Amino acid sequence: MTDRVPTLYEWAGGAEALERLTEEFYARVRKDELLAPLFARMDDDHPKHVATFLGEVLGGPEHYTEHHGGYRHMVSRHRGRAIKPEQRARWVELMREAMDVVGLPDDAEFRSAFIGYIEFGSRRAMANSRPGVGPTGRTTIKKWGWGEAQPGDD
Ligand code: HEM
Repeated sequence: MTDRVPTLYEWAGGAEALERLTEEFYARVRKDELLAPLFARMDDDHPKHVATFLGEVLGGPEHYTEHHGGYRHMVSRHRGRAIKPEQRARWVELMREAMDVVGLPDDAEFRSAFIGYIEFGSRRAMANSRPGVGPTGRTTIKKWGWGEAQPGDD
């Protein structure tokens, strides 16, 4: 037995759970009138790559950094796309729906932490997508944790 607090990645169910999440999510994105045009040219591996990225953020293996170009590559994929506020909001809405459909843990602690990251990441993606915005100073993927409410807290 260990007293170590599990990572959000472990709590979510690991790589397999995150891949189910992104498959479900991008199936919705492809059918969504606001988002489909932005993702018209994404390739079939896109959901898997985003699952790998999210896994690294949530404390899982650093596979996106090691095998998929890391933070800078992710930022470059948003650059110049001029994501609109309503597109960002829809992205978050579809992500919440997909979490429920695939049955990610729905305890208050996990959901508040994960949604917190989704809000953060989607706002950063929108900011980095503005025309004329260049590379950021950051070079590594930001990690996300439980925040103020850890499992077992009252
Ligand atoms: C937490 C929020 C987000 C995360 C973690 C994220 C993550 C990623 C990653 C990792 C990639 C590159 C995938 C690869 O390596 O192939 C990517 C590409 C992309 N993202 Fe995001 N993203 C976020 C939010 C958004 C939002 C809000 C939008 C638009 C509403 C968006 C639009 C796109 C587009 C259009 C691409 C390129 C797709 C293509 O290859 O054609 N992202 N994102």
